[in-house]
Amino acid sequence: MEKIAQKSCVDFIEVLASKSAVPGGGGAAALAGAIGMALGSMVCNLTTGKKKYAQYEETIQEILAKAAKLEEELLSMIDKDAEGFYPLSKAYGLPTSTEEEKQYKSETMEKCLKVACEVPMNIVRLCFDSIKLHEELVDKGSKLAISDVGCGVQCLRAAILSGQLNVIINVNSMKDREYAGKIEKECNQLVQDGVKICDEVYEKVLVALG
Ligand SMILES: Nc1nc2c(c(=O)[nH]1)N[C@@H](CN(C=O)c1ccc(C(=O)N[C@@H](CCC(=O)O)C(=O)O)cc1)CN2
Repeated sequence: MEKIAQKSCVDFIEVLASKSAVPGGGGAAALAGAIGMALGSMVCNLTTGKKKYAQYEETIQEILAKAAKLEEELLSMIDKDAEGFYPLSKAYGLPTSTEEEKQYKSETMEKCLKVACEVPMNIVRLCFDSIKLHEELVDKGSKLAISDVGCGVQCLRAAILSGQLNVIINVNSMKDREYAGKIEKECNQLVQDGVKICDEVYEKVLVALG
């Protein structure tokens, strides 16, 4: 079967807009994150080989190598999220007319909620790592492309917050509150720190643009 990530932009938007539950917000978060990191890579490529930035060449190459992995992983999250969320999307529609049906739905939902949380949690982690690379890039990347560093962090800001929303909606329905609490704690910390860095990088970009 064709991977969602292999679709053209036009086809992806069409399926995202359709009534199909997947791809959903999780897939959109993964794509936004990959776009954000790709903008960071573009800045690295525009900096590479430039005399003015020779002192940062080694660092830029390191950022570029890490960025390539993050882009690949974020793109892979589009299809992984569809696989992880599809069973939950169907579980929402299970009948609840009898006590047996209620019990079955509740147990199925609990299992599906845990699976559906894994990918958005990974999206949040990957976005955080991508944001950290932009933090370095804003000072060391080509000033000609500084606006792209800003565009990159804004895409990643949207992606990390969207990943968090998908974690929150799933953990809110979990019965296992200890499990839910652990995930929420890690997620909220990464988002708080990540968004702070995004805003600082964005401010630096605005100052540089004058
Ligand atoms: N890992 C992810 N988790 C969640 C995502 C996501 O994209 N990735 N999206 C949300 C959205 N959501 C509930 O909050 C949700 C969206 C769509 C459906 C749905 O269409 N389900 C069924 C029909 C259910 C019914 O008959 O009542 C369908 O696929 O046809 C359900 C939930 C949640 N978490």
